[in-house]
Amino acid sequence: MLTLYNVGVTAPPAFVPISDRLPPGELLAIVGPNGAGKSTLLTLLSGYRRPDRGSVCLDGMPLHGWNARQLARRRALVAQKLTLGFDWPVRDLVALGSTASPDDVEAVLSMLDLQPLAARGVQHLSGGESQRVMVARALCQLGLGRSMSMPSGGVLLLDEPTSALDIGQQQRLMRLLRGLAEMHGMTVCCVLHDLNLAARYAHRVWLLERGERIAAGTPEAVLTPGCLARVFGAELDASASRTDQAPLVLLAP
Ligand SMILES: Nc1ncnc2c1ncn2[C@@H]1O[C@H](COP(=O)(O)OP(=O)(O)OP(=O)(O)O)[C@@H](O)[C@H]1O
Repeated sequence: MLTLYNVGVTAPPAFVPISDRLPPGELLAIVGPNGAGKSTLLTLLSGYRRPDRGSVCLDGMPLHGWNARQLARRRALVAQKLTLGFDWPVRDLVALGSTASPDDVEAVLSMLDLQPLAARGVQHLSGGESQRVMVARALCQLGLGRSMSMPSGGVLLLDEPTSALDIGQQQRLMRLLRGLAEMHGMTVCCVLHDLNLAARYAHRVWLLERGERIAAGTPEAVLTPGCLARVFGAELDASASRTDQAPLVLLAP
């Protein structure tokens, strides 16, 4: 369980204090316009940045109090870009720094459709392939594998993990993430620009604007046409709005 107690930052980029819980079993989507503070919030949730006020706790202990090795086994961050100085084979990079067995690594490669690329150098991958490698690496870091025996309560944080994926890979990844939450008791938190993916797969959504969380709740409650039109300054196709199921976000011509 990840818990935020009045977590905020004052130095640029500033973030208005926020308190909430990210419970196991849920997929949370963080959405908002460019520059709203989504990546900033994710770095706070991961512990890579320490808040100026308040604290983020994992299982009751502030993130900065955790032993680095133990923390790495309990929470993983998938950044937006893969930046590497070496042309590691995919399989080696995915396993790097983890205690995963060869069988576990193969299982994780298979989950992300990466087995055909396992021997390829990571500097010779497409954008979408690189993105899937980064997710696979995070899953290995958390101890996922063939046995799927990862202790419940692991936290997986992802910054725009679908931005380079085709629609089939988007669906497979979002189903995998939701399944990890629901079936393996993980906390999964995804920054997403695609509001339809957030609407379809997230249990809860946080909407950010100018360094502040301005709405939180189910996709139906947060992703309303009026709110999205105002926050994103976008004109939506009203004929696509639905009240009986997950909202559908379509731009007006
Ligand atoms: N190191 C920094 N120093 C000062 N301002 C920063 C710094 N990093 C980011 N910012 C600013 O803070 C704001 C929030 O940035 P952040 O990357 O968190 O936004 P975001 O919601 O993830 O945006 P995007 O959707 O474009 O990825 C932006 O206005 C950005 O320009």
